[in-house]
Amino acid sequence: MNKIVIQGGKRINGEVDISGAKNAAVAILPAAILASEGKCCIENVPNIKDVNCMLKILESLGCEIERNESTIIIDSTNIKTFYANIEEVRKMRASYYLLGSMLSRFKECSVDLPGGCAIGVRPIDQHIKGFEALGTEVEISHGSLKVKADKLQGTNIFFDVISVGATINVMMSAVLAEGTTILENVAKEPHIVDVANFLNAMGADIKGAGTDVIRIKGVEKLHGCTYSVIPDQIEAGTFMIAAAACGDEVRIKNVIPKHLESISAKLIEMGVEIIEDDDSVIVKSNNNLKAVNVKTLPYPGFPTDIQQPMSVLLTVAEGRSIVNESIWESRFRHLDELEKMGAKVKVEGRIAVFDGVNKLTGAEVEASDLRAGAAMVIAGLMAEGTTRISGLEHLDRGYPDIEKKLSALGAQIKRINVE
Ligand SMILES: CC(=O)N[C@H]1[C@@H](OP(=O)(O)OP(=O)(O)OC[C@H]2O[C@@H](n3ccc(=O)[nH]c3=O)[C@H](O)[C@@H]2O)O[C@H](CO)[C@@H](O)[C@@H]1O
Ligand SMILES: C=C(OP(=O)(O)O)C(=O)O
Repeated sequence: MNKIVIQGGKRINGEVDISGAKNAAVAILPAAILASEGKCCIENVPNIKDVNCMLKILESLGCEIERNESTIIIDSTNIKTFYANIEEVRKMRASYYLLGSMLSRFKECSVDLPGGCAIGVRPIDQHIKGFEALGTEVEISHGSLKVKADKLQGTNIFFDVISVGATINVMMSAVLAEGTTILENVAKEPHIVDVANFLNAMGADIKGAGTDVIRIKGVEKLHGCTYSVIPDQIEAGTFMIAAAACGDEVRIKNVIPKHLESISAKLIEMGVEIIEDDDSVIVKSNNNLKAVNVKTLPYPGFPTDIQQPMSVLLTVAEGRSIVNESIWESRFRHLDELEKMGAKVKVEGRIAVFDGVNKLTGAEVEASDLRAGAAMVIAGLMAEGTTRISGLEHLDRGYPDIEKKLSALGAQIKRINVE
């Protein structure tokens, strides 16, 4: 088993480069299945476990893949099976995107039900509602979801809840449908726009991504293209919070500052100075953090995926802070671990109340999910003494080279193997 060991209390300074976005890359890679001719050359793909899983799944379907650092070339012309049922499918959330892309291209597929972070019930009824509205028969049996359509017919779909996954999946399944599909009450996250831009670069006709309504005119076929994944909003936010926690001045490079606005605004409210450039943000902390309230919301609101890292800052902010997690019902498992480090927190349902303490102290903690892992790392950086973090299989799903990036900023962090 591997653990991260952090000697806390060191200041971090300097510059860090943000990688491509996990949640965009894990949708764009399966979207490459839609190219019936030509190869997709996808740049700025992060080197994380979820990407490696997705590439294994695509290879198991018959895609030919070349990888050169952060560039991945996918040739989907000779896909040999529509059945995605290797264990990697069940290890990640985004394997559900294989449904939309294979349904779209082949009108048939079977995909094992996805895994992903255990942060609450994660239904996919809105994905299914969208597929059915386009004329698909959907059946769940033996842990797999099978979809089949004679033809896909464009239609109007109003989603009951705002869902990132359903928006992307149904958008993908409609790009080759006959006629026009109008999706209403859709998610507006930056990765929705990124996937739409990728599909348009492949020859799709999608308008309105990033607004509440997406219009998709079906086209006959899609082709390969070259495309670069957007920077990771959540990785960037995580480094901004680490800098606010224990940095003097940190420049976070290769970001889209617009995507970070809700995070920047909250940090400014806490007393942190944020300077925006074209493609970087500088975070300057005066180590005098004020309590704030946070409510997670769909974009452009405060991202749920940043709630756990952010809550670490609240443990030491002066006064009482309240977090309302409105997206997931059990995304507070990291708080038990923070209590071991001296945090004062009370949880009632989706609300967590923090009374700021002077300092955290290092402890033996476990990451229960991906962003809990990021939260533990930030807590370890801030804490007095040594913190040892297990559960790295979660952290590795979404943070490329996290120890290397933090070490370069001056943190004392290393990964060790313990039997
Ligand atoms: C791979 C990926 O991109 N994962 C992200 C994606 O997850 P994911 O796509 O699973 O999250 P959704 O946006 O779909 O879920 C948002 C809310 O809608 C509900 N819901 C969702 C689908 C559905 O069919 N029915 C339904 O009721 C969920 O229970 C949840 O309360 O968006 C989440 C919300 O920003 C993020 O936390 C995840 O990091
Ligand atoms: C919850 C997350 O991921 P997933 O949906 O892939 O489990 C996340 O990225 O924070």
